[in-house]
Amino acid sequence: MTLITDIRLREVLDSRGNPTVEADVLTESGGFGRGAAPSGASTGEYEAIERPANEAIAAAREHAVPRLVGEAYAGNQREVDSILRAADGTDDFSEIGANSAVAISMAAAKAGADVLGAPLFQHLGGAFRGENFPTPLGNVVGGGEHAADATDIQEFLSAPVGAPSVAEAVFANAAVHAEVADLLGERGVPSGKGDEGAWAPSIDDSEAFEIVAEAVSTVEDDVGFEIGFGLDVAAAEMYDADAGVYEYGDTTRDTDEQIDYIAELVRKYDLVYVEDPLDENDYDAFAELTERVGDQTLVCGDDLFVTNTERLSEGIDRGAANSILIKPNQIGTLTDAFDAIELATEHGYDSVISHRSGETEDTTIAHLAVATDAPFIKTGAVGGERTAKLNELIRIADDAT
Ligand SMILES: O=C(O)[C@@H](CO)OP(=O)(O)O
Ligand SMILES: [Mg+2]
Repeated sequence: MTLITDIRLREVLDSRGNPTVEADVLTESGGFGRGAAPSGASTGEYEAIERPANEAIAAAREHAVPRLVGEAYAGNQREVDSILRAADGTDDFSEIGANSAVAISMAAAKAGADVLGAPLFQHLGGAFRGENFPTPLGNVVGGGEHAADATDIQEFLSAPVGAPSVAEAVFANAAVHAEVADLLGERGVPSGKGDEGAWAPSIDDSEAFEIVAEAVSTVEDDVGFEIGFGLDVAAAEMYDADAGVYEYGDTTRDTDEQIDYIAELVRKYDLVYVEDPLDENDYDAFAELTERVGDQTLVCGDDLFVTNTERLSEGIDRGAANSILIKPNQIGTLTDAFDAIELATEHGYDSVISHRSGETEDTTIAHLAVATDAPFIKTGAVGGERTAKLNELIRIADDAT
């Protein structure tokens, strides 16, 4: 029933206005699935390769589509994804592009779900899936590679860990985002938004900490449940490997100073989540920080692990981080993303499912987070391509209960 009978690939717009790959998968019994690849700006050095959309589409049409159509079953995700890997023939999807691979992989999953008449989270997670829903991490202030002339730290995140429901958590993040705007207004600080919809004011990190801490605590009082504070430092983007220092607008920190600085931030702001606080090549520094603060906060590897089981294994062996960011397009297929989540879970690492800064209205990651019982999902606070996932989470929770 789920035999793939056609795959159509096209260029569509992403949220930055760039072309990205969209795939439609059709099956013998009329099943249909559509997936679109997201795109990163602060990409990790070890990510699978995104090719320009037109080249990725041409290469996938030549190498992957003929091996899938009439041959593979959309209901068998491992088969589809292993054919994608074989068709590509490289370790990093540099032939067909991780953007073509992930779009086809997600579209096949949706076509498989469609044939079964099941929602995607049910198809991916199965009957024994847990009953939890992820806490959304909402980007409310940001800079780094996502906005010019804004904070050095890439993302200041609202984390409504005490929310009684997904919907209340989603609305709490939007309320923190709105409260930040009020506080910026009171201070007379004008602000546009960065790529993910977070406010991107021209202020230094210490002022951003003050404002977000105040916004979180105001909204916490309003809603009556706990809202934590988190960060994506995206430290690899500020690390100067030759000089061995992290470059902030107003200062530099060597690795020991960076570890002390982050540990102090965790203490001072009671941070519940710290992503990429150190360079993507420095497992040792990650291990040292995890040793110091890992019992108080999630130390999450994004550029460090790039959703890659080999890099995660290395981190597990060395005690680097205690959680992993999962971005299907970093590795190329849903199967690879699932394998990374499974390995993480086996070793007590929490998985945080994530969007990219360049996004589309695709909602696969909302289903992936529910299917895998992930404790967190990072997918922005406001903005159409972000609310697509957040609203889908609300719908899933509504349908599932
Ligand atoms: O660093 C990150 O975690 C992501 C998403 O927030 O950014 P980008 O997609 O630009 O890599
Ligand atoms: Mg990151």
